[in-house]
Amino acid sequence: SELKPASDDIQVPAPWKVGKCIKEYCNFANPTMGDGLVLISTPANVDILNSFSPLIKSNSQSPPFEVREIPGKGIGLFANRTIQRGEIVMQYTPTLIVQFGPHIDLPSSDRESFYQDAVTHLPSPRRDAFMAQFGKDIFTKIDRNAFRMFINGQNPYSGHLGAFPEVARMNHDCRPNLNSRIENITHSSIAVRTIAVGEELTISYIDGLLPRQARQERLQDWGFECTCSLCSASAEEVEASDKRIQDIKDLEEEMDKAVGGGDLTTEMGERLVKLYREEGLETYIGHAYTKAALIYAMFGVEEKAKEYATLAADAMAMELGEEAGDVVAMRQLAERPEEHWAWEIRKPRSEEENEQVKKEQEARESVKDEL
Ligand SMILES: C[S@@+](CC[C@H](N)C(=O)[O-])C[C@H]1O[C@@H](n2cnc3c(N)ncnc32)[C@H](O)[C@@H]1O
Repeated sequence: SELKPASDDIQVPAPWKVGKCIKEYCNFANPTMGDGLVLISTPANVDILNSFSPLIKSNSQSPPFEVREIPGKGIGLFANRTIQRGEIVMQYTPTLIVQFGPHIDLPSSDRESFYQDAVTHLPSPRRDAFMAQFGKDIFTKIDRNAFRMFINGQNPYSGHLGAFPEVARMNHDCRPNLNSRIENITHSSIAVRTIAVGEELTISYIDGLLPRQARQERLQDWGFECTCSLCSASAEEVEASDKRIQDIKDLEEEMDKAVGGGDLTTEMGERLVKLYREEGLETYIGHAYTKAALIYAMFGVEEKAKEYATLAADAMAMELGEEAGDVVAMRQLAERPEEHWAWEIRKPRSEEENEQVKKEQEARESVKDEL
């Protein structure tokens, strides 16, 4: 396979332009979409991107952060004012999008010249921003900085990597202060807790609900040893954190079993929320609030079910957006608990009801005896 000009049957609507192609993939450039971007993909995905416009615009004016050098970590972003929980700290459209296929499958020499053609089609400020990313060549710049995104639901052919050069300046932290989400192709970073002036803005590159050793192994794939405050804490602190993570896993397993008919208590939900808080897992706490809300609903404890459902919806909306199914379900539980599937399914019965259930049981047994 070799790089070649696009054949005449590849047509895209203006202002899209087609660059070079290789196999079924081409470079498609659009200087007016977002801040200007290039898509390295198949023509069908150009149509999907077109259906997304107008896009949420990048908010590059007076951001609440500044860029600084950090010894041993390259550059990073730091808050230049207090940032409130739930605030959208930055929002950007991608500069380059590449389908998983060409990034993974093409021979490296063809791939690099294909990528070089792609960046020549970017408006020069975007090209400069892209090239300023860490990494020795274009492949590495994409590999070490881009975000996975699906531009057509979870359809496998829609799996792409999106390069957001401004977002890529953020370092990883195992207990980050920002959550990120991609809607259509716009990337948003949202504060999951209050961030003080001077604090570094961080996201997590991996699943943080893992013990230190497992997190370090995952980050090796990213090519670095993590020096975040949790990973470089004292041995005792790391041990306490690992134990809490194990406790969370054990408790969640116990709760899942108990929901199926075992010993479920509202205290389990409270304990789970407490563990997430103590471990600083703000980015995931929506899941703990959801479990607590459901248990309270099952026992028919209205006030607590509503309170935790609201906390769950607020937390998960930061991660998934207001329209996400889990968020909608928790808003409904908070508003009309009695309509929720979980409502009172585990409510303790009154003496009278217990008496009734016992009588029915005895009646069934006597029928069995007669048979
Ligand atoms: C997406 S970039 C982040 C910005 C980067 N600091 C820069 O100068 O462009 C990822 C790279 O930053 C560094 N990095 C990010 N998080 C780190 C962490 N927690 N500990 C050590 N290095 C980190 C690693 O070199 C990693 O490969």
